[in-house]
Amino acid sequence: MAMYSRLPGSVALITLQNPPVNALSAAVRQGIVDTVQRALKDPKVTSVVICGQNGKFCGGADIREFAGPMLGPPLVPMIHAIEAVDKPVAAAIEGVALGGGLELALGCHYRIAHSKALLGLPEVTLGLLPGAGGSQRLPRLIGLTAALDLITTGRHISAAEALKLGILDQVTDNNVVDQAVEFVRRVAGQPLDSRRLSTLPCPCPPDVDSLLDKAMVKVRQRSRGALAPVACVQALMAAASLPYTQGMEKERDLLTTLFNSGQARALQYAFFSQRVVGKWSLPSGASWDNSAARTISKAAVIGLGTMGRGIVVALALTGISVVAVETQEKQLAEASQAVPAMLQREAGRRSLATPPGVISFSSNLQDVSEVELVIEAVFEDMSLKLQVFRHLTSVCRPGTLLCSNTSGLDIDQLAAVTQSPGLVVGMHFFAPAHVMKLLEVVYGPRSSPEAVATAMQLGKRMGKVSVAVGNCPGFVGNRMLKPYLEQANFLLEEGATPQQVDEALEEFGFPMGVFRMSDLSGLDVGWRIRKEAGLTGPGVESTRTRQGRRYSPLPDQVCEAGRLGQKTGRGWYQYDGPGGRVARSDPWVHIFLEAYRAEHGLVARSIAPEEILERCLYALINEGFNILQDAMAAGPEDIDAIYVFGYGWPRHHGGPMFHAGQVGLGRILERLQHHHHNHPDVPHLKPSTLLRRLVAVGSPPVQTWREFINKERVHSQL
Ligand SMILES: CCCCCCCCCCCCC[C@H](O)CC(=O)SCCNC(=O)CCNC(=O)[C@H](O)C(C)(C)COP(=O)(O)OP(=O)(O)OC[C@H]1O[C@@H](n2cnc3c(N)ncnc32)[C@H](O)[C@@H]1OP(=O)(O)O
Repeated sequence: MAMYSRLPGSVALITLQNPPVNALSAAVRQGIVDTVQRALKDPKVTSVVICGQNGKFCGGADIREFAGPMLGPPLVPMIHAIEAVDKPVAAAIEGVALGGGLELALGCHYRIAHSKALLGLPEVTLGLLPGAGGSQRLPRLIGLTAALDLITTGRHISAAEALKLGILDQVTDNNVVDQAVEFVRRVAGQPLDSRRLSTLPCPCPPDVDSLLDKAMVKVRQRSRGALAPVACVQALMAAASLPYTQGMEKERDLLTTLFNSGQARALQYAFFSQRVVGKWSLPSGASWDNSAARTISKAAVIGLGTMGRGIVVALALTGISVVAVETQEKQLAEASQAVPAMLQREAGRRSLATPPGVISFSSNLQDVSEVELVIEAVFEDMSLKLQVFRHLTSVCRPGTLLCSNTSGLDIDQLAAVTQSPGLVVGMHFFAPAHVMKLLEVVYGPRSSPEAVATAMQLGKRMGKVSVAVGNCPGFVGNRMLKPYLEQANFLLEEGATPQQVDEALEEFGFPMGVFRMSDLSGLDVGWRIRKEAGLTGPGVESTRTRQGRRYSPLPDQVCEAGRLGQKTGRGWYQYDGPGGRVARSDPWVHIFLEAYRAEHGLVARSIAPEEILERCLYALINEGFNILQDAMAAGPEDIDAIYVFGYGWPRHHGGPMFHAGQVGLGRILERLQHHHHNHPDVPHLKPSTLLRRLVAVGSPPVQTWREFINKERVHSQL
């Protein structure tokens, strides 16, 4: 809705009313059309101000409406009608003016914003383009170069930057509506022609073609396979070369194509998943709205390797005082040099003048006695972690939360050696911990709702997407990674090369294929885990069956050859020396694979990219269904958020579980059955019961699975 009021001095005030962000729903659009008409007809009104209720101008089109038929007045003619009004209209921008919200403001003749407001055209992140004239008006206002940057990245900008770019006419620290009212009173009666952006030419640099070509190359590189960034550049090409009306036709055509693409649905699903996971719930009934979180101001991090250092920086950036403990003197000395530099760099990147938190370094575990929360980030070794937890529980004051950054070890086993098992949770960060957005918060059977709520809230304060997951080997992300890696190795045995596997995955949209990623992370990580699990090492026979199932010793043999990935300059690829970044095909690997196949009597066959994708992705998805079935994740959104924010799953494919729905659950089931039939010794290819149940009830949409699973559980079907 929109409220109309007449202010003294002949100004009409139109207030958008649709909490929480005043999205442009059908009712709001109708309200704007009606109130603008009223202001136009009222002879006593000489100027108009449009603002939003509750300190937010407008968060854009109502994304929830995109799933249904379009009702109510369309946005494009509504904004044209505002631009055509012959009385000055100003947008008074507080909070946010995003997407359709900014497009509405661009249809106004003037824009006044509060200094804390954020502006942007983030449609590209939802698989769309600014489709209410934004792709044509913004470049006419600020020039093609700046518009390309804003529209293809979708980034939010501050009021100060918007003023500099020429989007805003005035920025204020005071009441923005008062300022806008004063502004329009001042300009009432002045000519408006030059304020109608649709009538202006688009300022372009002389090398416009090369600018647009470069922009196209850049967006294609940045998000391989994504349609929206390409369409954004095409819309801006139209703005640069065509009259406004034809540019608008192009905008509409491109938008229609995007709207009907699976990618837009995937990206909009990803937007809502990110919000759904914040509303966490545990099988015990504890949830975000019935569990109180503690506010942490003092924390400690134990272990200052790569992960520990990143965690210290992430906490300090949030304003938390951190005691950073490392018992090895050499490592401590290195960390006390490196961490302040990392902190300074990251604060600069986030435009913070000074990092808010204070860090003190220590080699003494006793120094954590006064903190409210400890994050253990020592080497991934259970006996070492148990030793640290035993020590912590005796040193820390009662009530201190004890968290582990383990990437897959048993949280309950750690909790068992403490005096308060309820205060133990996992906080699984992803490297680099101060940059990566994902945090898995792992609850054990004894973790208290308060401990989970505190870890979830702390993650949010650090700017992370926190996802609550159950305590099982590998938790959610790494548990699903296992069958994915396993299939990649089997494909090499059967005839594929690391490049072929990586290319298929990168073509799908992963920033890095599985072998390039393994080289980056270090091949010794998995090797150590396999040794601990008794799968490889001295005394283990070198067969292709271990512990009753198919096993590929390929990655172990690569490690045994001293090839540990980028850090040794050799892995599945070769690099320009230890620490090198550019992966090149290595003849050694090809000779090694041929010799391996010959030794095991395997005949290499040609493997199509479609099979590579099916084998790797469907095995991973199948494990996702097992995780849902075991209640280790509350819903498909949790798994999808983990994969998008932590594992490079292309956002325009929504996440593995959403992707399964898009491919068709029946198809996934049929292909898993086919591959399991061919490889009966690979249990990960055996279709999960949940997948079978979903197919049996007609493959309902992903948004309904959570409810379905809960019902099935009640009726003991899972
Ligand atoms: C068939 C072919 C037809 C082709 C033609 C079709 C014609 C259609 C014409 C379309 C024209 C295009 C118009 C325009 O160009 C498109 C858009 O505007 S798309 C929307 C762009 N806006 C955004 O991307 C902003 C999204 N929101 C945010 O980034 C954040 O929410 C925020 C505004 C910065 C606020 O952040 P927070 O304060 O942290 O709050 P939350 O994020 O938690 O949000 C609170 C609550 O609000 C819900 N919400 C937020 N924005 C929207 C929205 N735009 N629409 C609907 N709902 C929104 C959010 O989900 C939260 O709700 P909850 O999930 O908690 O219930």
